[in-house]
Amino acid sequence: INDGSSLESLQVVADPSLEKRDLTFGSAVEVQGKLVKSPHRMQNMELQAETIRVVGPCDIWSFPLKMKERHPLEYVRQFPHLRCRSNTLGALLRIRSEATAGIHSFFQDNGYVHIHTPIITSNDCEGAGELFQIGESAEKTHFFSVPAFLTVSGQLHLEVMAGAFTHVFTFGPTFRAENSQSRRHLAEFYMVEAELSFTESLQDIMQVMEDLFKTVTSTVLSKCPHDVELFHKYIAPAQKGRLEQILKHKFMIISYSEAVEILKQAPQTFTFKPEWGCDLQTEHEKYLVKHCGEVPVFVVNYPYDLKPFYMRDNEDGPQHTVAAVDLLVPGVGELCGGSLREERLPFLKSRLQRYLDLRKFGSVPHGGFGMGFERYLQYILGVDNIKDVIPFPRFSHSCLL
Ligand SMILES: NC(=O)C[C@H](N)C(=O)O
Repeated sequence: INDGSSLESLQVVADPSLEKRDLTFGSAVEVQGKLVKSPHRMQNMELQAETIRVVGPCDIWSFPLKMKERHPLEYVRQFPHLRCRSNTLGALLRIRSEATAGIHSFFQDNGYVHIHTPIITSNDCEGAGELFQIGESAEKTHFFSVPAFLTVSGQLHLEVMAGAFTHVFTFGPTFRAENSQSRRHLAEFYMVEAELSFTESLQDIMQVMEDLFKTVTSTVLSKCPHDVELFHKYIAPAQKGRLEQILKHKFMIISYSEAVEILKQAPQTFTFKPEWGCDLQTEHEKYLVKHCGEVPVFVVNYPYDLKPFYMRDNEDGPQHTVAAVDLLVPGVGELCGGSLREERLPFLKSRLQRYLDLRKFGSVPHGGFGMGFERYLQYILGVDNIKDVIPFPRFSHSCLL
């Protein structure tokens, strides 16, 4: 029997007289008996049954999970209502739960205030036009009197709060209508976001990203060793022992301009030719991570024209950049994105009125970042498809259950 608390099952030993006809694999049972030391090498304890009750029988002929079988992730994905009972998803969801607690502890222990940023909003923080509008009928639009959307980022609300509480964070669902079938995107994903007042250097933001990653990963490794081992044994053998190494070393930092030079000198050709001013594509990110030795790498100072309005102008030239940073990791690409925010009023004229107000009323230098939680899990566990690290994946043309 297994109650979902760990990968291990508890062996029940029963007299044949207790056997029930409907006691099949997958059934819900209640067993009473004595917990005794097991004579078998593979287990510590076993339960000597005195009574067995089949609470909910399971029709094994139509039950899609088979006993002692390692089902491929693509196979169990077809059963969003049952896959949490498979070993892999079970392990994943326990790790996800520990990682969630680890993220909250990391920030709370470091003096951050947790803010519930809204899910319904009237802003498009990233300005990328990937919003899901809610109440698309005219009648529903009147509900808020303005067009309303599912949030793409809690950043702007966090910036408001950073003006009152200095260090703040949020960790909730975010939504992007990216019509992509990629293995790195979901329409609904969880994002950890932090905002730090009185910070004037990107270095401070990167330090928090790195500390967050390392602290949470150490927690997961120590709290869920068997669950993590399952991934590193069966799903991503190359990942075995790598995380421990990564935790010991400082993450690398390169500038966007250096990244473009590295790409230009690459012995391979890319579908998108690397040029200064172009966004880094997945193939570029992959090459950069490989070039750096398959470790996490920060890329800093991106072209001004590529990034959203809120990023701080580096006032450099002729290659004009902003104080932005992306953290790239092997197998996943961009894990975190952040920046110093533009706190100078004249630079923001003609932008959002309330954003301008924040600069008029006691503005301070500040910055922040966001980390995609599913991409984090994908990276540490070596899971190829992001749909396999969230309980109920939502993506274009799919909203099962
Ligand atoms: N809070 C952040 O800096 C994350 C950023 N708004 C993004 O969505 O990429």
